[in-house]
Amino acid sequence: MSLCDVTLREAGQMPGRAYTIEQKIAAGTALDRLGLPLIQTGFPITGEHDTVVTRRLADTLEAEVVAIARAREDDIAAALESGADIIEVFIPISDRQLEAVIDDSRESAFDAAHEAIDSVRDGGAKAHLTLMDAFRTDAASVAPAFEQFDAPITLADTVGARTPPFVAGYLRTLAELGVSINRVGVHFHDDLGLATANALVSSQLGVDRVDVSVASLGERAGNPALEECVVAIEQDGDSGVVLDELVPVCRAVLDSLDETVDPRKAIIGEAVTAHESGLHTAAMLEDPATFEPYDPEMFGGTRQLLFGARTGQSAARELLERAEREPTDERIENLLERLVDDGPLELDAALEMAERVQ
Ligand SMILES: CC(=O)SCCNC(=O)CCNC(=O)[C@H](O)C(C)(C)COP(=O)(O)OP(=O)(O)OC[C@H]1O[C@@H](n2cnc3c(N)ncnc32)[C@H](O)[C@@H]1OP(=O)(O)O
Ligand SMILES: O=C(O)CCC(=O)C(=O)O
Repeated sequence: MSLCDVTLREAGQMPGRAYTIEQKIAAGTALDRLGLPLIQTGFPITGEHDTVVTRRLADTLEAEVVAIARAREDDIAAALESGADIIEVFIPISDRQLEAVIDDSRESAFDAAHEAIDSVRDGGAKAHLTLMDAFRTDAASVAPAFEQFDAPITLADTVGARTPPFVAGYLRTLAELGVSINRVGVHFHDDLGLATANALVSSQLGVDRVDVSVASLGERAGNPALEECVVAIEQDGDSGVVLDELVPVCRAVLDSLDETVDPRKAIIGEAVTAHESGLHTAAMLEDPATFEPYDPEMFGGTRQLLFGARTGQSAARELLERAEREPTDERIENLLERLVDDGPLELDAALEMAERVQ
C-alpha cells in the first residue's frame, strides 16, 4: 500500500487560503523527507500558481508528483505543461454528481476519461483515474470502470459520508464483482470524523493507495490525517515512511503553510505526549509504555513527564531515589509541597529539586 499526500492540493482548496508559491515549495520539500511515493501538488488548469508549484516540485522531489485534471483537453494540456509525473484525471460517477457537475451520462464521462488518459500517455506522463463520489454510487456501476480502464483507479468519498463498516462492505462487494482490491486507491473526507478510520479499514482490506494530508488539511473537514494513518498502520504493519521524521515534517509543513493545530491534536499536538497525573507519571518513570500507546521518539516526537500539584508519593519517592536521596516521609512531603508551589516541572527540573529539597 502506498500513501499519497494530498496536503498541497487539498489545503489550497480551503476557503480563504492563499498560500504563496514559496510556502508550497517549502511544504512539499519538507514532505519529501518522509520518503512518500506520491505527493499531489495541484490542479494546473487553475493557473500559473499550481503550474509553477508542480513544475518546481516535479524537478526536485524524490516522490512522484501528481497533478489533477478534469477529463478535458485544456486541463490535460495544462497538467502536462506542469511536468507532473502522474496526471490524475477525475470524473464524477454518482448519478447526483453526473447531473449537477457535468450534466452528462456515466458512459460519456467514461468516454471523456478514456480520451483524457490517452492524451496523458501521449504527452509522456502516467495516468491515474479518480471516480468522484464513488462511495455514494452503486458498486455495480463502479466495478465496470476496473474492466474498462487499465490505469490505477481511486475511489473518492468526496463528501465524507461513509463509515468504516460501510467502506468495508463496499470494498468486499466490489471484490465479489470481480474487482482486484489491490488495484483500488481511496480518497476520503472527514466530514463525519471518520476519514482516518475509513483509510485504515481500506488499508487492511488491501487497497493499493491511500490519500492522506498533514493534520487533515483539506476541503471542509479535510482528509485522513497523514500522521494518524502512519502511526496507526505502524502498530501492526509498514507505512513505508521515514518514521523518525514524521512529527518534525508535519510540524514543518504546518509552519510553512502558516497553519496551526490544536495542542491536543493526535500525534502532532504539543500536549498529546505530556503526562502530569500522579498515578501515570509514577508508573511511567518505571515503564513509559504503561500509559502511552506508542513511543513518541520513534516518530520524532518527545515524551514530557511533568511533576507538580498532581504528583503523588510514589513519583516523589522515585524522584528522590533517582537523585540519590533517602526518600524519608518528611522529604517526600517537602518535595510534594515544593512541586505544588513551583510545578509543573519537567523531569530534569524535578530531579534538580529532589537533589536540593530538605
Ligand atoms: C472534488 C474536487 O476537489 S475537484 C477540485 C476542485 N478544485 C477547484 O475547483 C479549484 C478551483 N476552481 C477553479 O479555479 C475553476 O473552477 C476551474 C479553473 C477549475 C474551472 O473554471 P471554469 O472553466 O470557469 O469552469 P467551472 O468552474 O464553471 O467548471 C464547470 C465546467 O467544468 C466541467 N467539468 C467539471 N468537472 C469535470 C470533469 N471531472 N471532467 C470534465 N469536465 C468537468 C463542467 O462540465 C463544466 O463544463 P462547461 O464549462 O463546458 O459547462
Ligand atoms: O482526488 C482527486 O483527484 C480529486 C477528487 C477529490 O478530491 C474528491 O473527490 O474528493
